[in-house]
Amino acid sequence: ACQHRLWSEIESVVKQQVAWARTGIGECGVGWQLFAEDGEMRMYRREEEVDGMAVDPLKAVHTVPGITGHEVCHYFFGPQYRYDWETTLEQMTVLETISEDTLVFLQTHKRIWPASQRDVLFWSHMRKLPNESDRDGPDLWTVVNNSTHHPDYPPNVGKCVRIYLKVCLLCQTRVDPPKDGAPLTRDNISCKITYCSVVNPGGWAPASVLRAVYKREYPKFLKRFTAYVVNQTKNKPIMF
Ligand SMILES: CCCCCc1ccc(-c2ccc(S(=O)(=O)CCO)cc2)cc1/C=C\c1ccccn1
Repeated sequence: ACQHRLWSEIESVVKQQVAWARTGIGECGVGWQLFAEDGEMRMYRREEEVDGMAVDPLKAVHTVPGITGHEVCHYFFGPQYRYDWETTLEQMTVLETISEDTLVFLQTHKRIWPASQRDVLFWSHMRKLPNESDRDGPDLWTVVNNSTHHPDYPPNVGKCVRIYLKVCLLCQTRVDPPKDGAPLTRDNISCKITYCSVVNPGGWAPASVLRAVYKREYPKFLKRFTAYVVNQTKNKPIMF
């Protein structure tokens, strides 16, 4: 897949998105506001408008015990799981399987009154990253979703308004080995998750409606998705 038409774009977008996800909220610049908090989860956004449309970048950090970064990315990337955790999903199609770690999706999301229904077409790439800060620590894992084009599915032809997004899920596993040298269990692991997204709603949607949707849906999504991964993995061997 190294010669695939998207390969160079994927390389540059993955590097850019991972660097952004690694930037602590304190160094992200001014204007970031904490808008949701739940246990270990902290969600920040910055109010930004493009052509009068709200395209507020979002950054969430969360720490979840008992799962690994590989497991989180596996369930986020896999199309076979998406209907289980993505509550606003109405229709999902894999348009292209570029490689085992790179897919092209077309998704329609449930209409959110009073805005018109949205769809989104994006490539999704999953990758293991070397742990630069701790050589013998567990690797990082990431999934990057980035809007793209497909000749058979031009935007805004049917009833849906095409949205444009860039999403990065960056996961860092933490292992606290048991004192007595006992075998590792899920009690000794946790995952630090950073979720970044920028969504351009495409056609016009009232900023107040968009901001209300994001404020309600994003915390729900991250809580539901991470609970899903905990539930799916609890009786399975740890996937590092
Ligand atoms: C007027 C409403 C406009 C917004 C509609 C909308 C746009 C985009 C998206 C969306 C959000 C996350 C992704 S992903 O992280 O790549 C995972 C794969 O599905 C892809 C799409 C959703 C939704 C609709 C609701 C909504 C908004 C946040 C969070 C959750 N739901």
